[in-house]
Amino acid sequence: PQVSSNSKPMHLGMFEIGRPLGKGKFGRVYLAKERKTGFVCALKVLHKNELQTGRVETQLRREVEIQSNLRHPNILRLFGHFHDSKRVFLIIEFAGRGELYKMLRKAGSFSEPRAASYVAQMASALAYLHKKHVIHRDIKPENILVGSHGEIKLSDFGWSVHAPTNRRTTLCGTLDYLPPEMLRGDSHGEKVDLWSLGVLMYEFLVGNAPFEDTPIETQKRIVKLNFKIPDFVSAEAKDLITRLLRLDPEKRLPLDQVAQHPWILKHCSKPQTTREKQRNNHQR
Ligand SMILES: CC(C)n1nc(-c2ccc(NC(=O)/C=C/C(=O)c3ccc(F)c(C(F)(F)F)c3)cc2)c2c(N)ncnc21
Repeated sequence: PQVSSNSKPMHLGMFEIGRPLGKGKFGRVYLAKERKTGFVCALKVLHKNELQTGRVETQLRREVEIQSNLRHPNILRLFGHFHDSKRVFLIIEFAGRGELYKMLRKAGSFSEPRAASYVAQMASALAYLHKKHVIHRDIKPENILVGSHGEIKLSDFGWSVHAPTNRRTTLCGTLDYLPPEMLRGDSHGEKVDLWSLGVLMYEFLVGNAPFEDTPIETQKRIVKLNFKIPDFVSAEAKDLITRLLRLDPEKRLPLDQVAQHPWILKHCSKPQTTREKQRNNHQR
């Protein structure tokens, strides 16, 4: 479904505004429906006086341009944006089941099959982004939403940049997911997302991040790789986490090998057809 944007400039009157979905970063988000097509989306409203307008316009144009050619089932789409005198409006794909981190807090931690399914979907989304030389750089539960079929949707590309860069993000928010090379301010590439995927997997299974501590302590623990994986985590899961949480970015398990890791295959192998089963049995 395509929001009718390319033809003429969009404006608020084109949308019927529904219930508030909550407060995103910088602004409120509403359920919305495009009147002409009935297309349901999320509408994020940003107040210009809260943004340094000059840069945002260019940033937004660039984001929409980056994202307009990102098509992946696990990547939330930013369809377009428009503005009036006081506000900027973002038209975003609606994620029917909301925020993953709220599910994680409610559940405490996820079962291994559920965590493996999410890690596999993340690996698929990140492989797609890296192929397009986009690094996300802000992988954490707060930036993952859940679609209406339970599939995860990686979001908030407002902060992604083209690889490689050493532009430091404002370290607002949690340090838990920052890889050592970003803490040191070294130049960094796509492998930063591999580190964060390891932190994410740990948090799915354990319920808290591996280096969670006071900000100072967290930084010390990250650069010393000081973390423990509880015994209730299976050996295969432990193996994958330790292959992602490596200080040397080059030693982190590449995404295609993440997708083929025994822990992922054990929980995510799509059901084999009887034909495939017969073939495998004959080969054995
Ligand atoms: C509240 C609830 C939980 N919620 N929130 C969403 C939601 C999902 C994604 C976004 N995305 C963005 O904000 C993206 C921003 C930018 O790429 C950007 C780029 C450059 C800029 F300068 C800027 C700028 F902000 F600086 F302008 C931004 C926003 C809200 C959501 C949803 N889609 N479906 C269901 N529920 C949902």
